[in-house]
Amino acid sequence: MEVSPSLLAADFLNLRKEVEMINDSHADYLHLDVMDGVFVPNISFGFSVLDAVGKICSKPMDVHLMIVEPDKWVAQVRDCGAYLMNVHVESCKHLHSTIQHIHQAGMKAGVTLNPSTPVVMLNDIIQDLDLVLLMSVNPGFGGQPFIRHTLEKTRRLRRLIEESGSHAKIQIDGGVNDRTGAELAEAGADILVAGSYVFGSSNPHERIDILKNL
Ligand SMILES: O=C(CO)[C@@H](O)[C@H](O)COP(=O)(O)O
Repeated sequence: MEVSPSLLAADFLNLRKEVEMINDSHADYLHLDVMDGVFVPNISFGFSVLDAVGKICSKPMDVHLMIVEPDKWVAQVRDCGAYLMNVHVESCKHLHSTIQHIHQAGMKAGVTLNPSTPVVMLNDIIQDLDLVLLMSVNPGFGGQPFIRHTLEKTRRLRRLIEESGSHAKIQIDGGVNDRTGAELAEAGADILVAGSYVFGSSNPHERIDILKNL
C-alpha cells in the first residue's frame, strides 16, 4: 500500500518540522489540500504555503484542489513543484481539457469524486487519468468518520479500471485509519491519504508503517 499523509492535520506552527518528519518517513507522497471557502466550506492554505513546502519537501507532492475553476491555476501548482494535480469532477466544466492542461504542464493528473458522485462519471475519461481520488468524507475538514459506502465504490472503480485497461491508481481520503485502511486494501485501494491518524499520533512514523503494511 502507498501512503500520502495529509498536511491539513499537521501543526502549522511547526510546518518545517512536520514536513521534515514526513521526509524522514516511509510515506510515498505528501498530500496538500487547497480549499477556497467556495467549493468547500473551509479555507486551508494557498500557493505561498505550497511553494514554501515545495522547497523543503523530498516526497512527491500530491496537490488536491478543493476550489472552483481549478483550470486557472495549473501553472501555479506546477511552479510550486507539484508531482500530481488533483481536481474535482464537480468543479470542472471541461474536465478533458483540464486534464490535458495538467499533462501539458508536466504533472500527473488526478480526478476526485465527492461521496455522492458516482463512479460512472469517469467512464469517458478514465483512460486519461493517472489517479482517481474517492472522498470518503465530505470535503472540507479533517477528523470526520469514514463513509462506509466508499468500500463498494472502491470495488466499482477497481472494476472500471480493469475493464478499461486504465493505469489510474485509486486513492482514498477521509477517516482513514488502521481498520478502515485494511478494508480499503481488500476493496482495491492503491494509496491511502491519512491526516489525523498520522499527524495526531505521538508516533507518526509507526502509523505510516502500519498503513504501508496493509
Ligand atoms: O481532504 C481532506 C478533507 O477535506 C482530507 O485530506 C483530510 O485532511 C483527511 O483527514 P482525516 O480524515 O484523515 O483526519
